[in-house]
Amino acid sequence: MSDHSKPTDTTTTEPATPKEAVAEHGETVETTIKSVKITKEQTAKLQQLVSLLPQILKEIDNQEYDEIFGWRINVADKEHVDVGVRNEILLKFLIAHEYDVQATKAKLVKTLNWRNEFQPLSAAFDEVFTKELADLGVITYFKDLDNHNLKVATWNLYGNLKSPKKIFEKYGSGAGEDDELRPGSQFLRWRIGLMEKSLGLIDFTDPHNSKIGQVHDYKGVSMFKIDPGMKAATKEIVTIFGDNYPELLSTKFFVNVPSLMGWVFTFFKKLGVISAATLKKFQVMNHGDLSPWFGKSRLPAVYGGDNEKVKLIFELEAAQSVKVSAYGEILLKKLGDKQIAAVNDDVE
Ligand code: HEM
Repeated sequence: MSDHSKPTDTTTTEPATPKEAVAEHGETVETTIKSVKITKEQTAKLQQLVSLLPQILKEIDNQEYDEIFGWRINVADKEHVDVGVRNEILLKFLIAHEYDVQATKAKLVKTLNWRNEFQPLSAAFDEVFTKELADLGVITYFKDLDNHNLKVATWNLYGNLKSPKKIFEKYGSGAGEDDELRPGSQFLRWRIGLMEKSLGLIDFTDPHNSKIGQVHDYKGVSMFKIDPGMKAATKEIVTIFGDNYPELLSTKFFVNVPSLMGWVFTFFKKLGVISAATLKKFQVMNHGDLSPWFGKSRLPAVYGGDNEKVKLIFELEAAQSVKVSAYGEILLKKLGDKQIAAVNDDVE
């Protein structure tokens, strides 16, 4: 792990030699990868990608913004770079692009630019959302669950929405014009914030906890057509996840899907923004029994469990235990200082 107590330096441009970039404390790319087994060829590709980091960082819009999922993505000799985690994150992008190094390089530039613009860490750790939005999502963390990469899961209780059309109209259409510094709708920012928070609970180097599960509970949902606002908002979210959160999903469960609403699944498939690899991770069911995956003892009865101490999934909420990473905090502070400076400029 990196030494978070050292002061940050903000210069990111000087190139490191490929050798420096791949070996720190005697570790090579190969020895740093713990989450999955990779072949010699794949290791070589990762090595190439690591050696391209100085170039990637030169190409991004803001050279001070070199963070992904709270971890500094920079060369090994920079402060706060955890080489092991950094390589695992780079590997996820590489796998998503079938080990095409140039395609991955281009994608990393895009993701770093998106993060610099969207500020997902601010959505997760600084911004406060209405109860209406907060009531739609839960993060669970079952420390002792070693199967299926489901220790961490986000639960979206979209069935709780009284009027989906309304929430997408209210929060889901267009950018947040009220606050130029925060792009995207409140719904989108809340959803991305939930995702980022959940990533704070995974360990990128742990084969059993380097991905998250996701549950969409559609209990009580009834809908005959998808209104344009909802279509636009869901398409946007699905695209953002596909582009910027690669290899992070273990399984996505769609539970309590009313039998008459199977057509919605077809609708999402036809949107054309969900990759074949992601589709394979989907489990659609017309009931809510998740005990085969999570185990009965962990779940409330509504999800097929026998944990009598818990009635609602909200009672298992683990979000409060997620803290922003040390490097994320440094970047958030910089963002806050910039915002204060911008406000001061406006006042003057
Ligand atoms: C009121 C009804 C519904 C609402 C409000 C709703 C909401 C959403 C939202 C906001 C997303 C964006 C992705 C995310 O948040 O993770 C999404 C994705 C999705 N929903 Fe629904 N949904 C509804 C009904 C359904 C039904 C009945 C199905 C049928 C299985 C369904 C299947 C899907 C699929 C397949 C995705 C794509 C997931 C992904 O790519 O990760 N939805 N939905």
